[in-house]
Parts: sequence; structure tokens; C-alpha cells
Amino acid sequence: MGNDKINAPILTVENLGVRFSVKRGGTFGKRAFLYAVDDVSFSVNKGETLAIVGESGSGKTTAALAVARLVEAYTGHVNLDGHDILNMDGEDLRQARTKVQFIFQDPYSSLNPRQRAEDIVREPLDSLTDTTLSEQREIVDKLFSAVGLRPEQRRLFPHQFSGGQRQRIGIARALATQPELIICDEPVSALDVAVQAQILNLLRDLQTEFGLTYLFISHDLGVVQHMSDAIAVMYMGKIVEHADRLSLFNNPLHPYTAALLSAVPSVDSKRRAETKRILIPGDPPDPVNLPKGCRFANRCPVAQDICRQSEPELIDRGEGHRVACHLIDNTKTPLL
Ligand SMILES: Nc1ncnc2c1ncn2[C@@H]1O[C@H](COP(=O)(O)OP(=O)(O)OP(=O)(O)O)[C@@H](O)[C@H]1O
Repeated sequence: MGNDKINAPILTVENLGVRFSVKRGGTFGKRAFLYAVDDVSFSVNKGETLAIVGESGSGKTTAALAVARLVEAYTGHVNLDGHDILNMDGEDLRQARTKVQFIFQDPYSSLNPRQRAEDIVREPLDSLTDTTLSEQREIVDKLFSAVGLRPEQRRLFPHQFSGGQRQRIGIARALATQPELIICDEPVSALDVAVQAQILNLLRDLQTEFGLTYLFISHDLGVVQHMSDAIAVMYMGKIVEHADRLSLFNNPLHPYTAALLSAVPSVDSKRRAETKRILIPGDPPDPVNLPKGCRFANRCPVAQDICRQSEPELIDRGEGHRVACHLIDNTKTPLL
């Protein structure tokens, strides 16, 4: 959404897989793998926002952490600004990591309560760059102004700010080292609705001003509807649908996406009256003991035998609209 969109991917993720070894059934239980991220591929263009959406446990955060090598992937490729992230180590990896910064859900727990706001924002400059103290102070001044904090607030501690202001500190800290990619992990979920809108607007304005690239994680399609260029919907470790924002909102193909979207309140009253809430029955399957077919089949209102027998691949149905569903064809006719 930024001014300097050049449609070149800054991040390319191919066939990413992350699994955790977990113990089943009490102290003497056997160990088994939980496939938190399974064969996930996407790219993010410079200056744009890719939103990853899905309910709790779908693997959004784990995928993002793997991109920054904060959890280890067991398979796949991650290319960030020309760097083969999964095959780097030592100083090279440390340098490459400086190109990714995070904005977290809860600004209170992600900010050190004993540090003054100016030191929180300055910290990444100190640890990751060769700037002098006076250069760092100058950058901090500019960042405070860019995120809408007043100069006299620099010496305050996190508890002296409101939730929205604390998130502004988190945003300033993420911007400090001019990262290539900013991962926003549920950045407004802990905030009041009115404050959410302010922070989303700020993130969009900063993107336009500085040409930032965001990977934006949210459980709520409503939050990303004004915030994303493209959207990937995840369910149980897999991307089930991936398209540009308008295609996804105007023509959701996967039944899971359609259900998520039906829960988003529309500002358009005609559309609100027309949209029927699609409820998803049942619970997701056990992530350690996945069914052999489509992972959504046991909850899907239109599932057929084939859905329970074989896992659908994520297929491009035209113009980059990818969907993993046996029942969708190239006519792109929605099922719900
Ligand atoms: N360190 C870990 N050890 C074992 N299992 C894990 C670990 N981290 C995540 N998981 C599991 O991996 C799956 C994906 O979790 P993840 O946190 O990535 O999902 P999410 O979509 O980001 O959800 P949330 O919004 O709740 O964080 C879940 O089943 C979770 O329990």
C-alpha cells in the first residue's frame, strides 16, 4: 500500500514446515510430532501487506517466527531480501535478522517496564547498529514524532502510557533499524475498538510514508480488510486460501474463508442485510492426529466423500487466487 510499491517480493517462503515434538497422554506418554506449519508458501512484495488470518492454533505465529528463525523449520526455504534465511548461521544470521522486526499483541508485556520510553525505542539501534548515542537520540526524536508521541513523553515509563500509546512505542521500536519486513502479530487485538482504528491508521500512514512491508497476523478478517494487499487464510497449519484482498472479500471460495467472512460486520447496510452468518460446527481435529483428507472436512457444511479421503492441494484457480478445496474448479464458483 506504500508509495514505492514495486511488486518485487522482499520475502519468499516456500514449502515451509515447522513441527514440535510433543508428549501424548501424561508422564509416560509417547512423543509425537505436531505439524504446526505444513507446506506453507507465500511471498510479500516490497511496500505491501500480506495478512495471515486464521483462528487460534492455525499456525500463523509459528510461521512468522520461522521466517525470522525464532523457531526452527524442519523443511522449506525462506528468502528475505536475497538472504537464504534457513541456511544461515553465526554473524550472517544475526545481520539478516536485523532486517525483520516484530510488533506484538500486548505492548505492555513486550516492553521492559523498567526502561524509559526513549531507551526502549533506542535499544535496537544500540544493539544492532553502529550509530553513536547522539545519532540514536536524533533518530528517537524523529520516531517519536512519526508515531504521534510527544517529546516530553520520552522519559516516561511504560505504565505511564495508555494501551494505544504503548503500542506506538512498540511501533517506534520496530521502525528504529529501518527493517525490510515488519511482522505485526495481532497488533491491535488487546486494544479498545476506537484505539484499534487509530493504530491501524497509523500503521497505514507509516507504510505510505516509509514504504514499509508488513506481514500482518490476525484472527479477525475485519481488522485486515482495510490493511492488506493480499490475504492468506490458514487452518490447522495449512494455507487454505490465498488471494488479493478484493478477490478474497468479494469471492471467498473456501468454505472456511466464507464462514470467517460472514462474521465480519459490514459497514454497508445492504450487504449486512444480505450476508447470512455461516456457523462452523464442531471442533478442529487433534493437531497431532490429523485426518487423512481435508483438515476442515469434519466441520465443512458441504464436505463430500473425496474430502475425507484425500488432502486437497492449494491450486491457483486463476489470477493468483489459490484455494485448497476439492470442490472448487476454475469457474471459481463459491460453495456457500
Ligand atoms: N513451542 C511449542 N511446542 C509445542 N506446540 C506448539 C508450540 N508453539 C506452538 N505450538 C502449537 O502449534 C500450533 C500452532 O500454534 P500458533 O501459535 O502458531 O497458532 P496461531 O495461529 O498463531 O494461534 P494464536 O493466535 O493462538 O497464537 C498450535 O497447535 C500450538 O499449540
